[in-house]
Amino acid sequence: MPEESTWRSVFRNDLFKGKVALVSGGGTGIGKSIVIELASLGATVVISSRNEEKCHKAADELNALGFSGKVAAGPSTNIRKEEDIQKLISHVVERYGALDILVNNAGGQFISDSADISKRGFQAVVETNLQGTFLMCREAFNQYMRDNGGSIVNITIGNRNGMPGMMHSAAARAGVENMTASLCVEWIESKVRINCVRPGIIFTESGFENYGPAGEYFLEKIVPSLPAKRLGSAEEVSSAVVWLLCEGAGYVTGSVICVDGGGSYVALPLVEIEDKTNLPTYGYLPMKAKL
Ligand SMILES: CCC/C=C/C(=O)SCCNC(=O)CCNC(=O)[C@H](O)C(C)(C)COP(=O)([O-])OP(=O)([O-])OC[C@H]1O[C@@H](n2cnc3c(N)ncnc32)[C@H](O)[C@@H]1OP(=O)([O-])[O-]
Ligand SMILES: NC(=O)C1=CN([C@@H]2O[C@H](COP(=O)(O)OP(=O)(O)OC[C@H]3O[C@@H](n4cnc5c(N)ncnc54)[C@H](OP(=O)(O)O)[C@@H]3O)[C@@H](O)[C@H]2O)C=CC1
Repeated sequence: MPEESTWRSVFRNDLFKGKVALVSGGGTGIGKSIVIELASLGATVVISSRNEEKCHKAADELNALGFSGKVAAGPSTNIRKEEDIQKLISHVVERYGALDILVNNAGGQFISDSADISKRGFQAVVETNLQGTFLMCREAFNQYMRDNGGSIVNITIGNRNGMPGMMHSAAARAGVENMTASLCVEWIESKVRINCVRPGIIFTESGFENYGPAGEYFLEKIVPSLPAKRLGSAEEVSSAVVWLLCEGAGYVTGSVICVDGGGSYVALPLVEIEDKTNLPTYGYLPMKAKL
């Protein structure tokens, strides 16, 4: 770990010595925190996203902080494009000779009422989050992990109660969690473990910039509804990711860890619902409380 930093992983500092990891969307936010933690624990880490320059900048910054060559930017990759993914995975396997760890962190969506989402808008979000994650898993397996084993973590979002206002993303991420359940069985003979981390609302500058003023609404309206009464940190997510990736989680596959301060168990007010009786009553006895 760089000496300048006051942050330390809770894990043993040679936990991933000699391992090669790929983190999609690793140049910013939660992904960057996962990259820092993996590199601080000895892994060589490749970062990829659509904006290659951003990934190079992040790699240079982290190497200058003390990781000295442990972090590298891969080629520009749009996970909506199958050929980009195939090239990225072969780049990692050819250049570093392995792909032991894959973290599918790249993803995103826009906030919208479902009635206003166009077909292309829906497709864009499903292609990014569900199809993109599937293709990354498939290529990592076919090009390396089938013969050598490995560990995969997919980052999803809170979807237990759906996500009114981000329906497309919650549906796609629920698909990722279900896909993970199938893959954990299909790939166990190859000694591949695959799990999900489902973050609640995590403060990342990059993530909140994406939403503009809606990000402020998140802070004002959602935080008071959260049992923890605060946002999560990127480090709280990366700790969970790293645990799932390590050998101590050797019997854990197909699981979903929620890092959400209990947020899965309350309804998040992403959309406002008018304060009136919204469904007509059916039944013999009137519900007095609602009359
Ligand atoms: C509570 C949980 C908190 C979670 C936090 C995070 O996840 S933080 C992470 C935050 N980070 C991120 O989310 C980053 C990654 N996210 C993204 O890159 C985008 O959200 C994307 C996945 C939609 C791709 O976008 P793209 O522009 O490359 O896609 P494209 O050019 O292929 O367009 C296809 C269709 O999509 C439509 N459309 C696009 N935007 C909007 C909009 N705002 N409004 C309405 N519609 C929109 C667009 O109009 C078009 O449909 P049309 O008009 O032809 O019928
Ligand atoms: N912050 C939060 O509260 C939560 C975040 N999440 C999820 O965690 C992950 C990280 O989010 P966060 O760090 O907050 O936000 P960021 O916006 O920083 O992270 C998203 C990353 O994904 C990359 N990305 C997006 N689309 C693509 C694509 N089509 N191909 C390749 N890379 C892509 C972006 O890079 P580039 O633009 O260069 O492609 C960026 O680095 C996302 O999947 C997000 O949805 C889940 C729950 C809550």
